[in-house]
Amino acid sequence: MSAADTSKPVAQLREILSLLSTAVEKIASEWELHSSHDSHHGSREATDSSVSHTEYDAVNTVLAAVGSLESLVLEPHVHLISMSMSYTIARALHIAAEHNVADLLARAGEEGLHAADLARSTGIEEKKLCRIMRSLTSHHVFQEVEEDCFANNHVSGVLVGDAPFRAHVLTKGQIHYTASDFLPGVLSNLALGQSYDPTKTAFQQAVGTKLSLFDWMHQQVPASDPGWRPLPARNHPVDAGAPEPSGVPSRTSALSEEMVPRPETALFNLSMAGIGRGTEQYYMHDFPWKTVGSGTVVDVGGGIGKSLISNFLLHSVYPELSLVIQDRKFMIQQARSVWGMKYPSAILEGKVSLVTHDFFETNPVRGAEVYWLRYIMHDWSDNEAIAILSRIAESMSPQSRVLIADIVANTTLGCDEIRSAPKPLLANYGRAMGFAHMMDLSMMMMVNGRERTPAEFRRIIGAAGLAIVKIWGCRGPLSIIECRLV
Ligand SMILES: C[S@@+](CC[C@H](N)C(=O)[O-])C[C@H]1O[C@@H](n2cnc3c(N)ncnc32)[C@H](O)[C@@H]1O
Repeated sequence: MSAADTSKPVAQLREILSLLSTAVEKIASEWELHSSHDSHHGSREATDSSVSHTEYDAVNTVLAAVGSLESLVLEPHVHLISMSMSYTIARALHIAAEHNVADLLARAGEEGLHAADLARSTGIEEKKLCRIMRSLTSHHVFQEVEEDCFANNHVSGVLVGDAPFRAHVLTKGQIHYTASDFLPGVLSNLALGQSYDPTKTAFQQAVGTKLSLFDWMHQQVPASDPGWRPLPARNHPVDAGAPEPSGVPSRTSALSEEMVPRPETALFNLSMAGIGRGTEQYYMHDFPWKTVGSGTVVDVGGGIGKSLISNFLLHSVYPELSLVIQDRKFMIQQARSVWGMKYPSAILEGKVSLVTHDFFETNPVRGAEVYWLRYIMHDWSDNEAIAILSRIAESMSPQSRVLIADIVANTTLGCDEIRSAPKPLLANYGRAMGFAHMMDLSMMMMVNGRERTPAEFRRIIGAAGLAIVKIWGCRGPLSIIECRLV
């Protein structure tokens, strides 16, 4: 339909509705199947494949169809105005998470809490809080059980008592959110906009530092440091003469005070444990881990090792595997205290080792069965990503595999390696790709990293002397790219 074409695409509307209705029927059948199975065998376990491949595909079709329908039926100005203001909803969610509203409501039970009670607990003025809550309720987060009285629903309920998941919501509402304010200025600045250097992003502008995100996170600060607070937004990016990094200790404070990791780093680590909620279990089922046998899995840049790795151990799905978690010095120090407190036997029995390692150096573990990289490649531009893979390749044996767990992006026209959505949906399932695009832009703002298409992965993997064996599509936003030495 050209811009001047006023005829309505009736046939397209009906085609999409038909795809939607078929997908919804598939989901309903899967749910019926599960509920009869559950009544015979008890409720499904977290590690079980509770969402089947059929249901997962159908959900993507529903999202793609709903997005297409919205674009067809909404008047275009209304569509764009709504998009341009959607940041307000992200902000409302952030406020609710910051004040732990879901936990407050959980304590009140099904009857919920009146806005006046919520206002007393959160310190936010009652009528304003009520508007924040209602905006979220209209987006199906929380429910209004009586006028001005709110309770959790099946969506907000997942925030209850889950500190890692709440941390994930909070990190997105803090530095990431503020960095997005600086992106327009960075992109139109000739020097910064053309750069893929991790020290030349909107993040530096937002925080007032010359350091890359990860160097900043690895800084030690005085114990009294209250953490980052937003700087006033500037219209023009700061150039090479940037202000002194905030939060960097002065010589006097460094001499007199205990130095600790940044408060933001602890929140970031917690959030990395929460980011995979709801989908992480599928990375255990959708790759044939049994073929790894009793080998060693090296979690390269594993943070504090609370992701897939802890699932392996806690649920004992593959108890015969042993794990080496590698990261930079201060991350490993934090990992030691977490594992020492929560899973001391895993360390004592040698099932898990925590090792300081810079992944721009040759990997010290030679010939491991698996080198696992979750959310690592997307943090880096191509040159750095190739360097990281090359340093691993130097230590691999012919049996070793690199498993890259990252988003595999797709264009709206599709590509050979990824199954396209049925027409007239966008080939990449449109709205179902929403998370991938949000992550991609977030990486642009924070680290000059990127999400990659299969062709883009092939290029960097090939340049590191590796070849893709298979891209394992998983029931979640990440795929597992299996690579071996060429
Ligand atoms: C996005 S996090 C991913 C953490 C973990 N893989 C996960 O999925 O939860 C990126 C990790 O890379 C680590 N990292 C950054 N630069 C590094 C380097 N040069 N050597 C080793 N690790 C590094 C960070 O400390 C951080 O833990």
